[in-house]
Amino acid sequence: MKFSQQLLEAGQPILQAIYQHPFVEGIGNGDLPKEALTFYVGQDYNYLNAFIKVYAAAIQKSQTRADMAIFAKQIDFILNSEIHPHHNFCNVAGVKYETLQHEPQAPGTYLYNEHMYRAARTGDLIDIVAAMTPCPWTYLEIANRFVKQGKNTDDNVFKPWIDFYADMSHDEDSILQQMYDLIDREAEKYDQHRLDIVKEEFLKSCEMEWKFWDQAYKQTGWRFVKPMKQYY
Ligand SMILES: Cc1ncc(CN)c(N)n1
Repeated sequence: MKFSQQLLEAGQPILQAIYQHPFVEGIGNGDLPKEALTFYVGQDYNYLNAFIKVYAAAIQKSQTRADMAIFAKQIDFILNSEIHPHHNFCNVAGVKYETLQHEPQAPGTYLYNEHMYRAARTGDLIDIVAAMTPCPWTYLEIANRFVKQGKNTDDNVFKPWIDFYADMSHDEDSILQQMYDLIDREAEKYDQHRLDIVKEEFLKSCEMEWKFWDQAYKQTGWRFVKPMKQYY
């Protein structure tokens, strides 16, 4: 079995738990508290900023223009397209997007961002891509599942969110396939022990995806620290 497929198989139990999370179920049912939506958007804005920077680090570790182009395309996608699902949540919550772009970083966001930065700082290209793949993978699976279940009806206020992420998979050379191909190509260079470490990095990101929904649903902040507003 290809290494990328081994990763997805290992991540299945976490994906199933994500499907059952009340935040995710709320997207399917078109019903979520305003506080959960605004907390999510504020944190996701911060998370996606980190994601862009880690893609930039992946470009630094790339050895071909073809690899560089994959990451450059994704940076463009986050900057210019992935604002739409944020707008959807903001519209439903009745909040202006601009007011959520400097929120103090919550602990789950800090952990996830630092996990990706660590891969960029100390890892190879495969570590970075493994830490980043659960992001598009889980969202695409969530959205496709909702489409299959017929949840993207006109009366679901989160239809634009579902359609946006489900659409990502229709591209022939979709980002996910490119990431799997890259993982499988790079995996050839390593022994089993090293690949087990990569798998752990992937699974930690899967768990942090679950945690990201959970912290927004519960609006989990720091217990003692009052973190500053973010300006980057
Ligand atoms: C935390 C998180 N994970 C995934 C995605 C989908 N790119 C996102 N926007 N935010």
